[in-house]
Amino acid sequence: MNNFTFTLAELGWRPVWLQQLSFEELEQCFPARVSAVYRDRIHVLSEQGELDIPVTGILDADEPEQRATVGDWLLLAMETHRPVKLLARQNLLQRIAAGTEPKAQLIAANIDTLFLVSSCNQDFNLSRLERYLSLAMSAHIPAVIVLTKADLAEDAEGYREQAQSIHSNVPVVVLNALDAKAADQLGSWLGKGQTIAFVGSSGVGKSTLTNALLGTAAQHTQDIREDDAKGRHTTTGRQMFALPGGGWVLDTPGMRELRLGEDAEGIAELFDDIEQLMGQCRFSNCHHQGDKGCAIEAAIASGELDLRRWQNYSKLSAEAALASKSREERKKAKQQWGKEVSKFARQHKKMKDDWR
Ligand SMILES: Nc1nc2c(ncn2[C@@H]2O[C@H](COP(=O)(O)OP(=O)(O)OP(=O)(O)O)[C@@H](O)[C@H]2O)c(=O)[nH]1
Ligand SMILES: [Zn+2]
Repeated sequence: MNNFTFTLAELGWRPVWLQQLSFEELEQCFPARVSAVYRDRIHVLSEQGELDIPVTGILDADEPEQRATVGDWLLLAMETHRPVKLLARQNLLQRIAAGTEPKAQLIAANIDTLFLVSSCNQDFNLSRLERYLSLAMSAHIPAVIVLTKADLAEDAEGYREQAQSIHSNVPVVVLNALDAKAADQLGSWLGKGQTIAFVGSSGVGKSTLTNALLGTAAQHTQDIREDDAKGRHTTTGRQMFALPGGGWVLDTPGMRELRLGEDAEGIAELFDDIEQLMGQCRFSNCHHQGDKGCAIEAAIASGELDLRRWQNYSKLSAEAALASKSREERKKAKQQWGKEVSKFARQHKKMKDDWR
């Protein structure tokens, strides 16, 4: 592969990261941005060029959150290129992978704009867009709603208005992803050093849009491959691609499998009007189901609160409560297991001591 060098500004370096470095670190190390993560190595871009680094040392941390993911900033030792520090992230997308022992899987870090993609057809669903938006808010990532397939819709404006009703401050862009002008419509979020990512259901046009943004740079994406155990080429890595205008798009397999809306923080922010209304119910333990003096039911009856929105809020918060409960249970189970292990170790030591 070609060995490109990048300036820190091109890579999206910001003062928040500079503030995390000591004088010694500034002298003896250099920052590098993680552009791809493979099973046993990561790929980074830096002022010193592109480097492949084995996943050992700090990169092999026990806690998944301490490991590097695409978009992360690492500090590497000038001489040895050994990773010294993972810089605190601006934001992080992760998901809890199912399995016998569920654990966090990092998807991408340090995203400047998350494009929430839906299309102007039967995929369009306000409740799903609200899910995406609450996810972005929970992760502290600025979001933009993108509605594709405007060319196929009779009333694309109508879709725009509906999407805009979700939140007045979230930009909505309606476009045809197959049109060469699509990239221009997203131009203001793609400037030098800006990092973006797409989420949305299958078939809404994420790949089409990514290709439209990459333009002729698309070939570059074919370069990043690794040999799997049997020597075949696979493209399973988590990757960051350079856009012709100086921005970066993060495209990782996990991006497409994001489980949404399990974080209460974003839900509270997106539906803060509903949470305020709930505070006005006469009884603090109101079930909002025929209870006397229920502010929610009154607001629905008067048309002030949309029934669909209330139902979606209830569903998302119930899911978030369930997710946090199972997280707590997992944590407890892990602590219990830790206790068993140390008890066993103590008994084992005692046995050994007794034998001496
Ligand atoms: N007419 C029209 N077709 C589009 C538009 N955007 C996407 N398509 C078509 O829709 C189909 C699906 O688009 P993709 O880009 O593969 O969708 P995706 O979101 O990447 O789907 P996954 O890879 O399954 O997540 C393709 O045949 C595209 O050509 C659009 O704005 N207008
Ligand atoms: Zn109530």
